Amino acid sequence: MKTPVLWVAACGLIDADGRVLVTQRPDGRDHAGLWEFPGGKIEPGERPEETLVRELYEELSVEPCLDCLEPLTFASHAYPDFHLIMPTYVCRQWDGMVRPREGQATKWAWAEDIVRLPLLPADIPLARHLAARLPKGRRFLT
Ligand SMILES: Nc1nc2c([nH]c(=O)n2[C@H]2C[C@H](O)[C@@H](COP(=O)(O)OP(=O)(O)OP(=O)(O)O)O2)c(=O)[nH]1
Repeated sequence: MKTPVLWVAACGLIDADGRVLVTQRPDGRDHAGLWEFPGGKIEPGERPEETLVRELYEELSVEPCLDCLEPLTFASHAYPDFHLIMPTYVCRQWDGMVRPREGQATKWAWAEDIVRLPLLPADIPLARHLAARLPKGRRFLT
């Protein structure tokens, strides 16, 4: 039997210092304890950008405008039960303050740090890709 394909959208929110927001999957969900980028499943009829506007508000209370979502790359990863395709964006402008609404831990991570976190397997190449876009060594300047 073929493995189903799961479409998910994810986003690296990048702050003014050049750090990216990562969130930790809470207890009770698959991959609990691992870190990921905010986002979620693309619902039928939804564009990935619309998914992100919906999910970022539901998860974190922030509202990116559609035009602020810049496509970065995508993940294509075989999990045991499904194949994940995950268009991934970056966003540097949004309305509201990050307030986690689902009990998840969050962290603003420097480029050097995101690649060292225990990430969801599909996110490991994404983190490298994203880190290449962030300023290096900034944490040593402050
Ligand atoms: N949101 C998100 N999901 C990811 C990432 N990397 C990765 O492998 N996934 C996987 C984990 C899940 O199996 C799936 C997305 O599920 P989800 O649980 O975040 O989606 P959702 O918010 O729509 O979930 P649900 O509660 O409605 O089931 O994609 C990532 O960086 N962000």
